[in-house]
Amino acid sequence: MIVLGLTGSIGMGKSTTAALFAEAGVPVHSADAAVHTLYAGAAAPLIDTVFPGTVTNGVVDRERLAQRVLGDALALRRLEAIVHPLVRGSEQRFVDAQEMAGAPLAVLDIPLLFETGGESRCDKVVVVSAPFEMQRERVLARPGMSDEKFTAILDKQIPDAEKRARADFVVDTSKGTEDARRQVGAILDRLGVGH
Ligand SMILES: CC(C)(COP(=O)(O)OP(=O)(O)OC[C@H]1O[C@@H](n2cnc3c(N)ncnc32)[C@H](O)[C@@H]1O)[C@@H](O)C(=O)NCCC(=O)NCCS
Ligand SMILES: Nc1ncnc2c1ncn2[C@@H]1O[C@H](COP(=O)(O)OP(=O)(O)OP(=O)(O)O)[C@@H](O)[C@H]1O
Repeated sequence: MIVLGLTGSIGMGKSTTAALFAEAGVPVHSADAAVHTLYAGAAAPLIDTVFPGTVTNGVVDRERLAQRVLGDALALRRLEAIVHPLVRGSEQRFVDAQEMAGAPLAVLDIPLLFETGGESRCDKVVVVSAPFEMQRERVLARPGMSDEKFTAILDKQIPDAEKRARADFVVDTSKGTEDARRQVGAILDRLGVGH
């Protein structure tokens, strides 16, 4: 089985591209989705202990947690030390299950793939990318997002140009969904996986 990593900086189009792989019949594991599940379950009591006041009714309040950790490098590291091993467990169970099922290809959507050395767990890596101004516009259009929060998050990420340089494949998400769908199809062809 080929394990294909999918990454890219904030707002570059990971989730959208992951959905295109899923649409083509490829099993996809999303680290972000795993975090959402964990924040309503196993991770919540741990986070409540380390960051009191960030959990309401057993569910992590992401806005409060973001206020607590973005801009405080030590706090973010402590949060990552809780969350990342749990996400890795979820990812490993997914890979094992796909292997058992005989899938020829599985996609791991990992926002911080290069930042956390995730490429060692992938055979090939796809980076999603778009021009900076488009990235900025997309991110600032989200509710609750500010220029300050965008900059704080970008500061924690490897620059887009470096990610592209380290990629096996780049998907350009600046020209619409149909164009991205065609690029995903071309990657599947290159990997020799029918779709
Ligand atoms: C800081 C939190 C609460 C903000 O939540 P919020 O819902 O506002 O944003 P969301 O999770 O959708 O993240 C938006 C984008 O920020 C970036 N980002 C998230 N966490 C990190 C991080 N630890 N370092 C760098 N960038 C990050 C990613 O590009 C992500 O796609 C949340 O991102 C979080 O809990 N992060 C720590 C867990 C983590 O590292 N997740 C990354 C994927 S495993
Ligand atoms: N190929 C595309 N064509 C047009 N718009 C796109 C394309 N890909 C993504 N977008 C738009 O860009 C925005 C961000 O996309 P998406 O949520 O997939 O990014 P992301 O990388 O998963 O973001 P984050 O890292 O913040 O979770 C969305 O509004 C989406 O509609």
